[in-house]
Amino acid sequence: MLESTRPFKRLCLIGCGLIGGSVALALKATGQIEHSIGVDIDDTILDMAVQLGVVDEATTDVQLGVSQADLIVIATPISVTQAMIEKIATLEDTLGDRAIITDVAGIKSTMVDIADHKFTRAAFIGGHPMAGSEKSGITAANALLLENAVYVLTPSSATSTERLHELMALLQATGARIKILTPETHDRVVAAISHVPHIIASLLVNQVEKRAVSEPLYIELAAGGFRDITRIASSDPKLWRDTCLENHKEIVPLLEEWIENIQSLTDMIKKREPVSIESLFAKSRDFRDALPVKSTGAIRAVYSVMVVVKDVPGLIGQITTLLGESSISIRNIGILESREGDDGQLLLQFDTSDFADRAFLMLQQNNYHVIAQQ
Ligand SMILES: NC(=O)C1=CN([C@@H]2O[C@H](COP(=O)(O)OP(=O)(O)OC[C@H]3O[C@@H](n4cnc5c(N)ncnc54)[C@H](O)[C@@H]3O)[C@@H](O)[C@H]2O)C=CC1
Ligand SMILES: O=C(O)C(=O)Cc1ccc(O)cc1
Repeated sequence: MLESTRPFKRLCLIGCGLIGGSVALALKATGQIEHSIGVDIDDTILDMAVQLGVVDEATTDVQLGVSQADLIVIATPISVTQAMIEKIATLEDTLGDRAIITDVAGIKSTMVDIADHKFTRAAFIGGHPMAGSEKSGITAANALLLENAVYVLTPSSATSTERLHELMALLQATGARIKILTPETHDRVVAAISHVPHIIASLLVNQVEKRAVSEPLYIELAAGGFRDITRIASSDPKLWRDTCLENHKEIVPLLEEWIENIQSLTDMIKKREPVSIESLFAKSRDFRDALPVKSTGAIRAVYSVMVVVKDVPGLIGQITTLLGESSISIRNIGILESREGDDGQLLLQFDTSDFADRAFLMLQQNNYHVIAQQ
């Protein structure tokens, strides 16, 4: 763990949404930022950012925002980020001395390429906090989002070790786990473990949607497990449009491999080859079972606890109050259908295993019938 080496007097956050807001809140909580200014195209969002304490002041004017900034975090949509880097390069003389500019985009090669050789006094270091959710916007920002999350930094050959260490120290203080990668390695790996899974999840949902139009039974049976495994298909469509377009070089070969794999499995099924089919599933089970369980990766894990309840509406308030009093944050609450008079089930979902474990114990101690779930 690196010691913080310098105070960042002035943070400029450009793009006050889910990720930008979460990064600003987390940095503020470390006490290393003296003042922050938010920049966004939307005045309503800027008002909210100030009200929620994400930034101290706000403006729609990029030039004003970056003036004298020591740290600039660009957290705009992917399609805007490149132009924003170029714009800031034209304003380099107005930034604070030794300013660091970083972005949070899920694609790194194109961002780092655009920044290459554009800065002299200031330094651009690409970044990608691998912590997000299917939600977006400032209201979903969360000071704890970076805690334990892998945070990739992609310095270029032009990045000095000193600046890199300064940014690493700042981010590590938020609880993020820094991983240094080349932009190319980052884009290659996230294509397989994040981008293609998003595409496949969306295709799975669309396949069911097509059938559900004429047969609502699909909707009824898609609740629960199908809904859980396709959670990421609820993400912002524009984010995933941009991701597909920007990282096409890595995504297209993986999808082509996917088509071959699907064809090969289809053939095995058509030809009724039990040994090959079983061996395919055994191989994926063995690798999947060996993946680390509780550490965070690119796709957020969800930790669930199920509570058996009688009078569902009355109990939701009691349970949320009980957990809230112990600062246990609930991400989602779902009521699993129950017939009148029968016991119902309340599904509580948490962002961390610690919240889920504490909720489990607390509810048990208060005589609720709790069923733990992964
Ligand atoms: N959503 C996620 O889970 C993750 C997203 N990211 C990256 O974070 C970035 C932002 O994504 P989110 O926070 O999810 O989006 P978001 O939609 O929550 O926030 C984006 C913000 O940028 C603002 N904006 C748009 N155009 C702008 C412009 N020209 N100038 C200033 N502000 C502008 C929007 O008004 C909005 O407030 C993307 O680059 C994405 O790749 C990284 C990790 C996870
Ligand atoms: O919802 C999830 O778990 C995600 O996968 C969120 C996510 C979205 C975009 C990224 O660049 C990184 C993470």
